[in-house]
Amino acid sequence: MLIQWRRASVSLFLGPGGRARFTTSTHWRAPKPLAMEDFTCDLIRNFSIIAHIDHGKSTLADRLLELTGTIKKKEIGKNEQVLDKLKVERERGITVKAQTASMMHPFGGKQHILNLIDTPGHVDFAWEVSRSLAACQGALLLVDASQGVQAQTISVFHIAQERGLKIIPVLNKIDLPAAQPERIAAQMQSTFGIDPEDIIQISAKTGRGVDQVLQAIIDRIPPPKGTATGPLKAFLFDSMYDRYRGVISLVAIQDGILKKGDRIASCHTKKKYEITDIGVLNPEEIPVNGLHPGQVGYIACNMKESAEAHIGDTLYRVGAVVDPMPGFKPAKAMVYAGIFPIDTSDFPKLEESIKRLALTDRSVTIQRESSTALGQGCRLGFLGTLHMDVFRQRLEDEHDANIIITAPTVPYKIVYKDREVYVSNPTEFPDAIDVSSKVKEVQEPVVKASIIVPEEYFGDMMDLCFTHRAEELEHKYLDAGTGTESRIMLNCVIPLSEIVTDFFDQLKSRSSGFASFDYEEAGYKPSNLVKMVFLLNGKPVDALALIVHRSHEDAIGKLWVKKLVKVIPRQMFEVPIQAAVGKKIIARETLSAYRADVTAGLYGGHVERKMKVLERQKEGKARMKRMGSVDMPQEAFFEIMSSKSK
Ligand SMILES: Nc1nc2c(ncn2[C@@H]2O[C@H](COP(=O)(O)OP(=O)(O)OP(=O)(O)O)[C@@H](O)[C@H]2O)c(=O)[nH]1
Repeated sequence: MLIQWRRASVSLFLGPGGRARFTTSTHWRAPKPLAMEDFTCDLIRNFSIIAHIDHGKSTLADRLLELTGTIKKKEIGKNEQVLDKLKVERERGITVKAQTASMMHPFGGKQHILNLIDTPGHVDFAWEVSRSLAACQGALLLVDASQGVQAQTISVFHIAQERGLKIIPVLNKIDLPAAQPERIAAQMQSTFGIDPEDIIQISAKTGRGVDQVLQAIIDRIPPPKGTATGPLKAFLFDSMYDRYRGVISLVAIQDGILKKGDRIASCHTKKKYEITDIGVLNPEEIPVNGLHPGQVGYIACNMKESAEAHIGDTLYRVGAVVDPMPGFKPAKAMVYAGIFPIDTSDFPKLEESIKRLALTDRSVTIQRESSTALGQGCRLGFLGTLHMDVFRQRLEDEHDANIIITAPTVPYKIVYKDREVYVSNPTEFPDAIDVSSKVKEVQEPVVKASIIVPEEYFGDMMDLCFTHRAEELEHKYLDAGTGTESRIMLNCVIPLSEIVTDFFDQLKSRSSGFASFDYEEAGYKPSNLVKMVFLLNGKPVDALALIVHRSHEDAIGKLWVKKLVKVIPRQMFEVPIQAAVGKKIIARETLSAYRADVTAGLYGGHVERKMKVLERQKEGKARMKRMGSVDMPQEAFFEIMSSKSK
């Protein structure tokens, strides 16, 4: 694949196999700048597609791009998903990074611009959804006609409603034999108060009904508002990194006109820049002569650091005075993990790769960390475990990194008598003695979770919630009065730490894949938490420390020592492997000694000599054991950490 080097998004730098390939085509010629002044607000629609994961956003985006002639039509059924560009997105069939595309299409004899902002569906990326919606006036709410309303359908609907967007309900996959459009339409009516008459029925796969969606975008979504004569206000809603041009920002123009060479400043940082490049994404970059009110496009302005492009910032003309537009809550890391190189000498390379990758993923936080067992590494903060997994996979795929990633933890709040401290690394968590004497209270983050599941699995879901310390459980029927296949929405408050481990896998397996799940932050609650350390031959291994709830300490302690005894290589002496909380040993396994046959070379009846040699070996082992530190090899860490996440 020959790749146009000017494309800002990292994804187009991927060559076959996902390896990074930077190539400049000698045949490349800059496209002629588009005249944008003809596109007044009434000819513009800015919208997003929102849905539960897998309900068909990217497929519908492809059909819209084809229908408007933005991309060439493909064979039906061959879903390329043009906007899902990262290798990991294609492999997992999920959208991670929202992409934007401006489509030109004539309606009523006039050329219009439809700006489509694709959004991810997974709960970890809800932040991307809300920031994409900030640049829109409407949203297509897509629901799979066979699966119906799911947990994320509800959460994205509320995000869009809170932002005052016009919502166009769309039922997708009506080609499926299992589709039940009438029933699901009734469900959308009872859940969201949507009039079934307003719902457009389509198959994004075959293209059926997609033209009605296009028409509804024009008819139902209000055009953006703004004046060309007002002082420039550009809303910065996304950014990406280009190794040649630095930070590329996506902006929605509220008022004024933005042109190449203009000097702009940021309301957030007050830094000044000059626009060096300006255009729209189609979905490739097309340079334009300027961006006008209501339009959405990209700018390059010599921003060197990603952090300078503050999401939600307002850009204005140098010298003017403007009120910043309301921004929105920044992404908050919910899950932390340490990342270490398998070969400790690879740290500088790993750190560089992490920084590079973080340029394309603004929601990751990075801090250096060092561990006696694993050496130098980085502690990273992620939005959730899928986000963590995607980042790890991208590090391996795109940067060839060989890494160990520690067990995920959440940020705990330690309330001392005179201050509060957030701890996201178990090694910094106070020891049991300190907790009883100096610490007033330990609090953990909790979330409001909602699970939607067919009635037959309700009992299993309740059980799952109870074993994960859920509280305030309540439920309601979603299809009240519509007959047999009732589905239930279960709401509860659950500690975040409980859902970052195996909760999602269990939810899926115990509901045969039918349950959907979503959550939102719900603050902190006091909790009886302790630090568990693991001792090898009496010495603690820092990288293995965990924070666990008192009620789970026995089970977790036993499980982990059993795992450890399997992965640690045997030594010349016996090695106790223990799990401890404070001074109390919770669980123990013994790694038996590897016995070298020191008498192998002694033949015949030299019994005394044999005894002497064995005696000396025993003494030697005892001495080694006294002094011996048992090093846990990186491979063993790798095995235990990867078995942990399964
Ligand atoms: N039969 C049928 N399958 C569809 C239709 N639309 C999408 N699909 C399939 O549903 C699956 C998910 O579609 P995507 O477009 O990747 O879904 P998405 O909502 O973008 O997924 P995320 O980006 O991960 O949230 C793919 O296998 C599509 O081929 C449709 O109208 N009919």
